Amino acid sequence: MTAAIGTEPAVGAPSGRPGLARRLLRRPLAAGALLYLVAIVVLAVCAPILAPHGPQESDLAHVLATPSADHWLGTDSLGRDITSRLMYGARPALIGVLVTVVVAAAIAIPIGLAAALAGVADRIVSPLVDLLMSIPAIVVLLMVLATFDQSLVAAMAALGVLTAPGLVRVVRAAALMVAGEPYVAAARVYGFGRFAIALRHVLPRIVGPVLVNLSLVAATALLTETGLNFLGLGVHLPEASWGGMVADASAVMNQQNWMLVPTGAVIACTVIALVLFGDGIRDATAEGWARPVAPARTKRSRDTVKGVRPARRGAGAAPADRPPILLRVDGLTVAFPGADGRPVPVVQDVSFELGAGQTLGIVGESGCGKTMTGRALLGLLPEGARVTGGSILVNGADATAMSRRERAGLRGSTIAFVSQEPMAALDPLFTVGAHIAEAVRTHTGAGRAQARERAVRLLGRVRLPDPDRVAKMYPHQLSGGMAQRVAIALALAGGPKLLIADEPTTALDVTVQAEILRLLGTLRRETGMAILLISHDWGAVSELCERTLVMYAGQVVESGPTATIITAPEHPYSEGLLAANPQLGTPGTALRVMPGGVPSPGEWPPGCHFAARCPYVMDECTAHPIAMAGTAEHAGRCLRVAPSPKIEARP
Ligand SMILES: Nc1ncnc2c1ncn2[C@@H]1O[C@H](COP(=O)(O)OP(=O)(O)OP(=O)(O)O)[C@@H](O)[C@H]1O
Repeated sequence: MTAAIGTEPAVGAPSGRPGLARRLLRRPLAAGALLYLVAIVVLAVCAPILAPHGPQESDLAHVLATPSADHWLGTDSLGRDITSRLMYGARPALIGVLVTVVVAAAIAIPIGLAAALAGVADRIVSPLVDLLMSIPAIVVLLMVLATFDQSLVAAMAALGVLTAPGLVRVVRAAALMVAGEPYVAAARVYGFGRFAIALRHVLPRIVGPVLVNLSLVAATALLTETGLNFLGLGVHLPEASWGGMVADASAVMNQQNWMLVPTGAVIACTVIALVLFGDGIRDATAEGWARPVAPARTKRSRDTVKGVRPARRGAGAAPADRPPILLRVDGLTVAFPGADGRPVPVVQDVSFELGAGQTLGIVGESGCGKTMTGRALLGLLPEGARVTGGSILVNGADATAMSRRERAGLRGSTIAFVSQEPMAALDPLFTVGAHIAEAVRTHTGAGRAQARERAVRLLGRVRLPDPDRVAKMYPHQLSGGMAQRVAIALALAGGPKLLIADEPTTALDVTVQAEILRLLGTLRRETGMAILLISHDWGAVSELCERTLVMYAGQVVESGPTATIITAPEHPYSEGLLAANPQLGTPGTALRVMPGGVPSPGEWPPGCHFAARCPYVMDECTAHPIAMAGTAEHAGRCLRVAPSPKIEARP
């Protein structure tokens, strides 16, 4: 490993994983099955060249002969060479299998994916699948043969339609599992459409189960084709077919039973080879997904960052002439349905503004609503959650009133997102370069080569040394810090105006945390994008953000310049949070711990949400909701901020 980012070593060498073919060929059974199937295909295709005799050529001097130098597998009741007829008979068998598999896959894969990734389709697809699966296949096949002049292709296509419902279920179940993977959710954050996500991120991951089932469909198709020809349906006599040869052999079993051996063996071996090949593909693809264990997480940043530095003016200070407003959030309320079905707010009446190029931090304990606020801005709330009040104006347009498509159009190109789990957000099947190039193409419509070039430039921009080499690495080969830089490069692909970074340094060790924060500051200066940093870490917020919102139990309780809040907090919660911060403590002095915990949504008191933990509480605080008070520059949700009699701290 030659690349190193600061002090962080990368996990693996960029050698890449062995390809699917190599992984498959390492499995003896699968390799043998593949070799056998290839041999059957070659013999069928090249039968006119390789067959020692014509398929209808009779040697009446040697009927029902056992193997000899002239007839390697003997002859049938008309003296026709069994070897040659097996080669020619493989042709309709393989065509039948191919038709069935292609039809089944063409129907099942898109429908199964749609059912898994779009809920509406699922409601239609599931009952339809149940209905189709209850239709007796043999009756349908006989009807098709009767209707289409015993066309084997039509019958096998009908078999494909009849087997598709079972495959739809497999595709749907496999896709549902993959759809829950963080990198699929992340792909939506980066602004990819459903079709692109299904094709690029879901389909490659379900190839294993799909191929296993297609191999079973192929085996079923082969047996069905053989069965139809055994009954004299399908291939017209005297054309060679494996089923017809079994019928011939069974008719003369009393005179000579050898004839059944080569034909039966070829059919049985082909079915077994199809199944073993499918199993091999499944195992080889599963091996391809396996990732080495991720590097152990280091201690959380809040325990280790030393010192809280006020944000550098250049890093986020508002210039005297205010920049245009990029984001205006007004009275934002987000709720989940409660047990009785009524909405329970988890974010309540959140308001703030963010100008182009400005930086804003949101701090608060776990469960205060920081992430839900960020997700509401992205338009990616979890299932069930809804914006029940307020507005989110992005460049003056109300995002809450936009269609789903318009909202998706904002993601990646106007608002980008970086999470605390960059590794989980990267699809393990793609190289870093392919990931970023895909995002570049989605947002800019650039051609492949251009997108690839820009991906490498973006990797350089996030200060990854040797970006060309990093572009060829897979996610599992990245260290935590490298993965976060890659995630930032990915977020920059659409040239966003606002980057929402949700705890971007939480999973990193202390030196890497500082590097990532510095990088975000540098990128802000270079690109002019605004940054909204969600964090529990005063160190990170003070490093990067000019202004800060302190959230408690779903509400903003204080907003103002970061340096002012840190040195002179107005809200008792900000005061308690800062006093409990190890970075601000004096060595040898016990930290002040705030008693109690954040009340759960649904248990918020009617008055001040912090009242139960507040050292200054008085009766008035619990009587009615408390509004924000103060100035536009610095405000708090506390009666101590509003004009009121001075309240002393409780002893
Ligand atoms: N899927 C969900 N269903 C119901 N409630 C939820 C769901 N997800 C989150 N919540 C609730 O929403 C509230 C706000 O959660 P949120 O994740 O925004 O908090 P947070 O301040 O970001 O905390 P953390 O720092 O732990 O991420 C919490 O009380 C949480 O229990």
